[in-house]
This record gives sequence, structure tokens and C-alpha cells, in this order.
Amino acid sequence: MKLRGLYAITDSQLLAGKFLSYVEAALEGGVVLLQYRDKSSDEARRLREAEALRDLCERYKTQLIINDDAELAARLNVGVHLGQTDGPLTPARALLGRQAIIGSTCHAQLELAEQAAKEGASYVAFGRFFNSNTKPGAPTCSLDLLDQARSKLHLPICAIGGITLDNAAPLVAHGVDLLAVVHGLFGAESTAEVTRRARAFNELLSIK
Ligand SMILES: Cc1ncc(COP(=O)(O)OP(=O)(O)O)c(N)n1
Ligand SMILES: Cc1nc(C(=O)O)sc1CCOP(=O)(O)O
Ligand SMILES: [Mg+2]
Repeated sequence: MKLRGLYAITDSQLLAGKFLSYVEAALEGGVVLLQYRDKSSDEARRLREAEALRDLCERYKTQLIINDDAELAARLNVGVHLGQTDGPLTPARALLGRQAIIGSTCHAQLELAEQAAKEGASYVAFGRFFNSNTKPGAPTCSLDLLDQARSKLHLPICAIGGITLDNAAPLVAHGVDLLAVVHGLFGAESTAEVTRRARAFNELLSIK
């Protein structure tokens, strides 16, 4: 499966009271990957919500990725995204199997991406590129790093951090395959606007 397109990431605060309707609106707009990102320790709610997202993703033929939690991903038979402090890639790959999508946060460091590639990552994520409402303190990353990454890596490249429809085009021009977005998608005023934005992000990546 080619990993190219909009990568929507949920935010439990931003989506409070409209979680499934906004996610479904994004899927309607053609999201390629959907990440369940919930930083709480409410295991029961996390399982319930992740199961609901898995069922929705199955209907829309979208791949679900769980943030941080390889065990939960294994339980649901979906992918996982791991940051530098979320546990090593190699055991996660062994747990989830060869087909699973496993993403790795590489901040602005090419060496981290090369290491992730060796350890079996399916894509590498760089960021943050712009001011982020969701994670204002994340380290920053430049477009130059994308050029180096594109020439050295043979994996899909994901960009994250403050991405909106107004600032995403240069990322695509510098070789990004996946645009990972929270606020620039789910900060919309209505479900119709979420769907419109999702389609427009994919059009930037020449995906209709
Ligand atoms: C696609 C994508 N890229 C980067 C991150 C950030 O992961 P991490 O550094 O582990 O931070 P948290 O998201 O866990 O706060 C991500 N989640 N997704
Ligand atoms: C979860 C996350 N990780 C980042 C990184 O740079 O690693 S930036 C970020 C937040 C992305 O949300 P928004 O699209 O609202 O900025
Ligand atoms: Mg993490």
C-alpha cells in the first residue's frame, strides 16, 4: 500500500462532544491514515474509542494507527506510531508483524530516521514545521532537512506540526508524502468543513 495523503490525528480535547462525527467527516474526505492520539491514562475509554475508530476505519478502508501504545495496536490488529521515548521499534515490529504500519518520530534528525529505517519503520515523521496549537513545545524542523531526507531515505516521509491548508504546499514541494494534521483539520467549525479540508489536503498531494 502506498503511504501518501492526509494523515489525520485525533485530539481528545479538541474533539470532545464531536469525536466520531468529526472523524467520520475526515474519513469521508479521504484520509489515508488516521491516528488515535489520546494522552490520558483512562485505559477503558482508550480501548472503547480505539475500537470505535477501528470499526469506522474498516468501513472507509482507512488504516488506523495507535499513538504510543504497541500493545493496544496489537490487540486491535492495527498500526502504531512510536516517538523516541515510546519504546523501541524492533520489538514492536515483532509484535505487530511484517504488514503492520509502524511510524517513528524523528524530530529534525536524519540519523534517527536512518536508524528507524534500519529497524523496520514504515514511515518516518519530521517536525514541527510551524507553530502548533496541539504541541507548541515540540522541537522545530526546517525544509532543508526534508531535502536531505528525500535524497537519503527510501521510505515515505511524514511532516507534522502546525500544518494548515495555507502552509502545506512547500512541504509537498520538498518531498513530503504524508501531511499529519490535528488542528488544521479538526479545528474546523463544522463536519462539512472537515470534509472539505480533508479533500483539499489530498489535492495538494495530487490525490483525488
Ligand atoms: C505522525 C506523527 N508524528 C509525530 C508524532 C509525535 O510523536 P511523539 O514524539 O511520541 O509525541 P506524542 O504524539 O506521543 O506526544 C506523532 N504522534 N505522530
Ligand atoms: C503530536 C505532534 N508531534 C509533533 C512533532 O513535531 O513531533 S507536532 C504535534 C502536534 C500536531 O498537531 P497540530 O497539527 O495541531 O500542530
Ligand atoms: Mg509518543
